[in-house]
Amino acid sequence: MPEAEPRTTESFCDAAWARTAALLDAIHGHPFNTALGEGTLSRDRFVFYLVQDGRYLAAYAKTLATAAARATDPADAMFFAQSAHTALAVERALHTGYLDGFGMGAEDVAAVATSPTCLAYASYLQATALTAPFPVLVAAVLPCFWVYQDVGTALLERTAGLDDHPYRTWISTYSDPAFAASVTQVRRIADRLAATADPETRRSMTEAFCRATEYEWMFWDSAWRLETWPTGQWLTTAG
Ligand SMILES: Cc1ncc(C[n+]2csc(CCO)c2C)c(N)n1
Repeated sequence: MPEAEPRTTESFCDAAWARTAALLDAIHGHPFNTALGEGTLSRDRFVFYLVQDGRYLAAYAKTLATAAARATDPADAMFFAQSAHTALAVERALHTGYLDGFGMGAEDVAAVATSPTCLAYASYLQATALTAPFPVLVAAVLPCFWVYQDVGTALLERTAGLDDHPYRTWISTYSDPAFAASVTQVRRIADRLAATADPETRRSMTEAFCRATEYEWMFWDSAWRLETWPTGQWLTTAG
C-alpha cells in the first residue's frame, strides 16, 4: 500500500503571508509609506488618505459586524463585534483629530468623493461579507489587521526617537502592543477555520487574503496619486 501523503503542517496564515511576501515588500517600500516614515509626506496626501480611510472604516466596521452576526463560535462573534466597535470609535477619533488639526471640518470631508480604489475595496469586503463562506470572509478581513500592524511596527522602528514627527499618533496606533493582540486573535480564527475547511474553501481563503492585500497596496497608492474618477469631468456638479 502506498504511504499516505504527509499532511502539511504549515498554517493557513503562514502560507498566505509567504505568498504575499513580495507584495508586502512593495507596501513597505511604497513612496507613501517611505514619506510617512520620514515625516515628509505632504499634507494633501495625508488628508486624502484620512478622508478615504474614514469611508473605508465605515464599510469595514459593517463587514466586521456582519462577521460577528455570521460567526458560530461566540468567542469569534465577540472578537468581531469588538473590532467593529474599535474600527469606528478609536480610529475615527484618530482621523477626526488629525482632520480638525488640518482645518477640515465635517462639511469639507463630506464634500470629497469616495475614490475608485476605496469604493472597490469597501465594496469587495461588503460583498464578501454577504455572499462568501464564513472562512473566506475571515481571510478577507485579515490583511487589514495584519498589514497595518506590520507597517506600523516597521515605521515605529524607523522613527524611534523622533518625538516631533508629524504622523507620530498614526504610527503609534498601529504599533501598539494591544493592537498586536488583535492580530494574533484574528490569525488564530483564520487558522482554525482553514484547518477544517475543504480544499476549495481553503483556496478561496488564500485568494481573498491575496486580493485584500492587493487592495491594501492600492489604497496607499491611490492616496499617493491623489486618485480621482477619470469620468468626473463629464458630470455636472450636484445642484
Ligand atoms: C485601508 C486600511 N486598511 C487597514 C486599516 C487598519 N484598520 C482599520 S479597522 C482595523 C481593525 C479594528 O480597529 C484596522 C487594523 C485602515 N485604517 N485602513
